[in-house]
Amino acid sequence: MSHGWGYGANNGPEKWGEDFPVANGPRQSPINIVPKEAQYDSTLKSLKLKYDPSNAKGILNNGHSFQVDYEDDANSSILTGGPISGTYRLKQFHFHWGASNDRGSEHTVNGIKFPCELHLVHWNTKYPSFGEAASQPDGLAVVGVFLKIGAANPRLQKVLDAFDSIKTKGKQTVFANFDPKTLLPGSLDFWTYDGSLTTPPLLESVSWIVLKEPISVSPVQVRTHSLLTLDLK
Ligand SMILES: Cc1cc(=S)c(O)co1
Ligand SMILES: [Zn+2]
Repeated sequence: MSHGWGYGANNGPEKWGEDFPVANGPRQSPINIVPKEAQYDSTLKSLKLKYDPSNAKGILNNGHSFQVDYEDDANSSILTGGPISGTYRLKQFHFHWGASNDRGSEHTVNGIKFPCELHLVHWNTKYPSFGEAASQPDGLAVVGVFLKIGAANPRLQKVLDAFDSIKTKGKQTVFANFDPKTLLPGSLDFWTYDGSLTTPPLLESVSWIVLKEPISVSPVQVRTHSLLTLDLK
């Protein structure tokens, strides 16, 4: 691939292996989740998420999605419990969308795609930084939340309202005082497996924690991403 990766015919997932050979690795994400084949693991702890809204810094259009970045110089917004040991710090959250409502999520459940999937990215504080952690097999923990079409979700609105200021790739603006916990569903029950980033560089460093319960988003809300110039699948 001469130019950047994307979702087109000549720079899409089928081609990512040319620049990112790990695309053919043993623990690539996303996967199709088949609930009846999942094994219950009684040693898993419940998920603990503690976020400080004042850690929110800014929102960026990175060309593939938006990303809300968090201050991560202290253990103030952290993930513990679940399948991981130790403390992982929130670095950013972002969405994966589709160009239409019949696709967009990275993971599927029984082969079903959702129109959108939220990823909350955390890094293992046993490493000195996100960058260091991202190349370690136990470096990252990403909480995935499916969005399904339904009632309007007021808790999403602050994020969607910021899109006017970040319409083109590279645009960013201040995004302060936001608690991502407000985006989570009522239940924190999850599926978990060891995988990778779902976009290049596809690093195999992610403990995936995919919540079983989706959150809702209205058709109007989910199309708000059309305000952003994004390269969507
Ligand atoms: C760090 C990171 C994680 C995911 S899942 C993504 O899509 C991009 O970057
Ligand atoms: Zn992601």
